[in-house]
Amino acid sequence: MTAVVTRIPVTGDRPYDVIVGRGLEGELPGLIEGATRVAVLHPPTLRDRAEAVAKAAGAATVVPIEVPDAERGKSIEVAARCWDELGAAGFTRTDVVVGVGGGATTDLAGYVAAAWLRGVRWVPVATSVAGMVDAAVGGKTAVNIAAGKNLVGAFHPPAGVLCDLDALDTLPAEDIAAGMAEVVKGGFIADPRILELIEADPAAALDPRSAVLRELVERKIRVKAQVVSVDLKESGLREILNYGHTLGHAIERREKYTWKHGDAIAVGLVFAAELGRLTGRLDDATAARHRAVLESLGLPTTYPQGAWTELLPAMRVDKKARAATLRFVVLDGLAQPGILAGPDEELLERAYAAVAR
Ligand SMILES: NC(=O)c1ccc[n+]([C@@H]2O[C@H](COP(=O)([O-])OP(=O)(O)OC[C@H]3O[C@@H](n4cnc5c(N)ncnc54)[C@H](O)[C@@H]3O)[C@@H](O)[C@H]2O)c1
Ligand SMILES: O=C(O)C(=O)C[C@@H](O)[C@H](O)[C@H](O)COP(=O)(O)O
Ligand SMILES: [Zn+2]
Repeated sequence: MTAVVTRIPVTGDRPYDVIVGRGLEGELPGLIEGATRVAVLHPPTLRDRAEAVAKAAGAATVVPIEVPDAERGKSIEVAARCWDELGAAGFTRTDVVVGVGGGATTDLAGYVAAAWLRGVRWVPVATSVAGMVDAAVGGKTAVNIAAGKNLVGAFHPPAGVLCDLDALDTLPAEDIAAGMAEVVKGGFIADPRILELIEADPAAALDPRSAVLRELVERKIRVKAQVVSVDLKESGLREILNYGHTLGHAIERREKYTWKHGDAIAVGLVFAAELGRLTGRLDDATAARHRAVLESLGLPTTYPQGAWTELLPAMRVDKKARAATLRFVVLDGLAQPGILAGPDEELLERAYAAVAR
């Protein structure tokens, strides 16, 4: 039986496909066509897979670059080391950067490619749920700095995205769950069928070999692809993809990036739902549904009460803020995202009570 390959198009000035399937190595040569050198960035956890990817690429010269795992790799120092390695290899504008790993590694690889010679081609080979359904799609690339999460980066669309579901066989269960937070986000902002599928069978949603997980992955990719196709640079619509992220990023920073991104976003989603509810925009049942769906996947929905005074200032570096005005994505109903601009601090603290423990 022929394995099914799904191609989800991202349109706009620099169109590409997000390719979902199993055993996708054969897709790589087409994506790196014309390159003499291919740099393969990967964390230690994905060394074997990166070697297989490098071999399948078939480039004359492969430059393997091992980077620190997870958020430790998303730093300007690590990016600078990668640029040194590209320089030593004589990397030119026809060469390609490939990032093999989860969202942290592909965010780094994309940023390395975006800045090298002011922009060379790159291909994310996403190996985590969060990477496949979100990070590798849409061209947002970044590193973290002391002031906050993803504060230095670029919009730099890839040449194509590979989502080989076989990779998920080795992904730890807690990372599958964390990635599902971004899938749940997609359910609330645009595709409620996602929520129904998870509610019907949360165990199947977390099983990397299930048809349910594949459908969830593809549905969430379609949500993101449709948004970034019309608003690559987040001048409006793309902000909806940041649902739950204003508080989520503040938690990640406060935890010094030891929390998984998706875990922090799960708490942020419950907070954002409560903001919608308290402002009379979202009904009680839909707000409560956030906590129920996330908890059915084993995701956290609470954070310490005493952290609030640190989280509020941390939220001020959110990229959606304008001057002193904080802006939050909230829901006016299921799949009806909108913006709440300039809520007062008392309202924010009341919403935080919904997640405080
Ligand atoms: N650019 C964007 O639009 C965007 C969107 C969503 C998330 N992100 C970013 O992505 C990151 C979160 O993504 P993530 O959860 O994939 O994080 P991650 O890259 O840190 O991966 C999580 C862990 O899973 C491991 N891993 C990944 N794939 C594996 C596999 N197949 N087998 C075994 N282990 C594997 C990694 O080594 C790591 O330890 C955050 O930095 C977040 O800011 C970016
Ligand atoms: O693609 C987007 O746009 C998103 O907001 C997706 C988020 O899931 C992702 O975590 C993104 O990196 C956050 O972007 P930021 O601009 O808030 O750093
Ligand atoms: Zn995210």
